[in-house]
Amino acid sequence: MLRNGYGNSWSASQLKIESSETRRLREEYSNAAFTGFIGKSPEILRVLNLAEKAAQVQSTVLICGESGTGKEVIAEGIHLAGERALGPMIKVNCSAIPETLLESELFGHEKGAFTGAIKNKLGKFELADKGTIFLDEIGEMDIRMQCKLLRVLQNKTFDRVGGENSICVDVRIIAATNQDMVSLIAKGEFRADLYYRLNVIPIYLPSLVQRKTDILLLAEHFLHKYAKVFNKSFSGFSEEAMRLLLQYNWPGNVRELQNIVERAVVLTDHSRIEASDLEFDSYNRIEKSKPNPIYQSIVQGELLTLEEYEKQIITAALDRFGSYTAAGKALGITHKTVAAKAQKYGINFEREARV
Ligand SMILES: Nc1ncnc2c1ncn2[C@@H]1O[C@H](COP(=O)(O)OP(=O)(O)OP(=O)(O)O)[C@@H](O)[C@H]1O
Repeated sequence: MLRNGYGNSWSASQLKIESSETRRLREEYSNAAFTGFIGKSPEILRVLNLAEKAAQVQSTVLICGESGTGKEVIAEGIHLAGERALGPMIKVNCSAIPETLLESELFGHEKGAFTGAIKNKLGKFELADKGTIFLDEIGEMDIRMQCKLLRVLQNKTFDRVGGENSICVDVRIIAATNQDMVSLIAKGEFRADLYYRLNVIPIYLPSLVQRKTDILLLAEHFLHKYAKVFNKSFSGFSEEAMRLLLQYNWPGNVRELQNIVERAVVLTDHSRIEASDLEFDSYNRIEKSKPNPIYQSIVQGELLTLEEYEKQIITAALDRFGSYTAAGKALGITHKTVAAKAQKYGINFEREARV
């Protein structure tokens, strides 16, 4: 007879059944681990290959990439494809929890440790025992907490807030960030020693525009998904709709694409998604239509008269192109008009040498 950590006793035959059932479940999880992660571009195949390798070991993984690129999906896949799949996966968004609460959130606290600590509380690390802890937005973690996390990585133990005994847990750490960690380190906002401890297996998730070949594949995937959810039926996207999807710059990456397709599925009355059904996020449309500093100065700064803007444009074009003819060609006016405007605005330009 054997006893597990909870004091239950198992006979040898039960253990055998358990282990074959466990093996079956683990295989099932492992086979399904990355199936929801859509993409066939070489960049994504590289990510999947790396993530599958990471799942086979216990090393710490740091997943970097812009918001909405699928960092959390990859972290879940690594957990499910590995030997901890049947254990818990505990997620902590390090930026969403106020600094003062994060320590007790991660490491737990003892009753009476601080005002309001009316009973013992298990921290996320204890809850993740035999499983994985996913530390999202790690770049936002307060610098004092970084020091405490480093200690956990070094010693594999920690103390509950107000606790006296060190606690040892068996947890695999996967961290993620959408920040440029190297520049955070350069600014002194992230500890280099913690970064190196976390960055044992780095996985970089490319933005959607860096893997344009996945856009239509993802769009089709979400179309099927939401058609099923909302019990509708579609024949696909029109040519024009596909062209728009490919042209857009996707600042919100896959999350934004998912939202736009969901919105189109819900709101359209067509049996095919048309360009007019695709409502791009207005915030991003503004970002996109903010082409240059002149736009910014008009929107946010001191407004100049139209003539003053014209003077700046003519001056800049002459500086850039070096002649009335070339500047006029670029601006779509004749060289005579450029010369006249230069004279009108008193722009100092040596006509003779540079017509
Ligand atoms: N390759 C993909 N295939 C299918 N769905 C995806 C893919 N990538 C992302 N998604 C979906 O997009 C949404 C955002 O993904 P996720 O939360 O993993 O991004 P993230 O990089 O962790 O974002 P953030 O940095 O903002 O936390 C989720 O709903 C996820 O299911």
